[in-house]
Amino acid sequence: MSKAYNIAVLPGDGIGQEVVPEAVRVLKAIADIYGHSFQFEEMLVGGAAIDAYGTPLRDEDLEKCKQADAVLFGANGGPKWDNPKAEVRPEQALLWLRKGLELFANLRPVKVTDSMLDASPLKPELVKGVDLVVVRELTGGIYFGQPSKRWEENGQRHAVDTLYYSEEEIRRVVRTACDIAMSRRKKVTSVDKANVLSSSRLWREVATEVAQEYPEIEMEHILVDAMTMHIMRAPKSFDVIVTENMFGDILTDEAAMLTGSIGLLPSASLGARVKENGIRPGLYEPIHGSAPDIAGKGIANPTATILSAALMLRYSFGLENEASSIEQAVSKALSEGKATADIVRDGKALSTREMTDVIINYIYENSKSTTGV
Ligand SMILES: NC(=O)C1=CN([C@@H]2O[C@H](COP(=O)(O)OP(=O)(O)OC[C@H]3O[C@@H](n4cnc5c(N)ncnc54)[C@H](O)[C@@H]3O)[C@@H](O)[C@H]2O)C=CC1
Ligand SMILES: CC(C)CC(=O)C(=O)O
Ligand SMILES: [Mg+2]
Repeated sequence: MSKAYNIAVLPGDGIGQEVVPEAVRVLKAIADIYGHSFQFEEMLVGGAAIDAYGTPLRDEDLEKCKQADAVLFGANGGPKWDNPKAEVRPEQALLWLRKGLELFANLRPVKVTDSMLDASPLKPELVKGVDLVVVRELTGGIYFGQPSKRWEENGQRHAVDTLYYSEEEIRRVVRTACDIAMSRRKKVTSVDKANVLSSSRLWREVATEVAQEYPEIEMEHILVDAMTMHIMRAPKSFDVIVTENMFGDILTDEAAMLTGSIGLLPSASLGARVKENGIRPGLYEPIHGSAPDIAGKGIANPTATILSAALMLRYSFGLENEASSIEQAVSKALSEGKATADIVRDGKALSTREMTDVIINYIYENSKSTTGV
């Protein structure tokens, strides 16, 4: 029997407000086809919440997200709130959510299907078949370390951020990466800056210890500066990449270019909690930001957010067939040249809504031919 699922919906700012409603439409189609009940509760976060409430995330909304079975998030930020001295910033909403929900592992799969080969600016033979997952530590590192502040002294402006990790924070995320690798090609690349940073030397030491718990796994260590090169030079040589918060943030925007657009990369953020009903709550979001340069035009690529909804079905709800049906529909749309402006090569660029319509149509078509529902 189908369960009911409570999904907190947080579009946020800029194109977040355009792509999240499209992913919700896809989830409604899935509910219709498979007979699930998805209850959506929408909340303001980021700049929209600063404007409405004076804070990027209200305590009561964080509490609702904690109670939800999953959170679907768009993006935060934009020029309107870009004041270097501001005490509240839209992006804090996302940091508070990740920390508050204890979601320490951010999974960013990068899979180049044949249907994406036209979109990638790289040579097809280089990217064809790329299938890697970046496991980014999400609740520690330089985005959270204290002190993080600015001050003035002797007529000079100063600022400091702190890169701190405990061994347990490193151990749990490296274990997550190894667990994922066990069901894949059993290779883990740990990325750090151990030639300079103490926190990275601890990272490498703990990662090496964790690898000993997984004798079947081959673990390699690569310095982050060289990694930016290797990921473009030989992307197919990677299976699971595990790294600290900021390195993972940067490497995955770079890795987006293997597929051709940042508008194609989804993410799932998970922690250790599993609810009594078997649901593993998570936060699902595209890896991109609020894209102020295209916001309000109806041209943003909704695919990353739609694929994030698929990850929600897979990781939080265990609905594998439903997740796959979304992924297959996306793949079919791309292979038939259906594309938004960021990836279109020949032919007409579809709007955000038109792209979603195509994906939804393929989901319905596929359900008739494969499941008979
Ligand atoms: N998760 C989040 O909420 C994030 C928020 N941000 C915030 O977003 C704002 C803009 O940051 P940027 O550095 O410009 O990064 P961005 O990811 O928003 O945009 C980078 C470039 O990619 C394009 N792009 C992004 N998503 C796209 C999509 N779905 N379809 C088509 N093109 C897309 C944009 O038009 C832009 O040219 C800033 O305020 C930043 O702090 C940035 C990254 C993550
Ligand atoms: C806090 C976010 C704005 C950081 C980011 O760029 C991301 O998580 O991808
Ligand atoms: Mg980022």
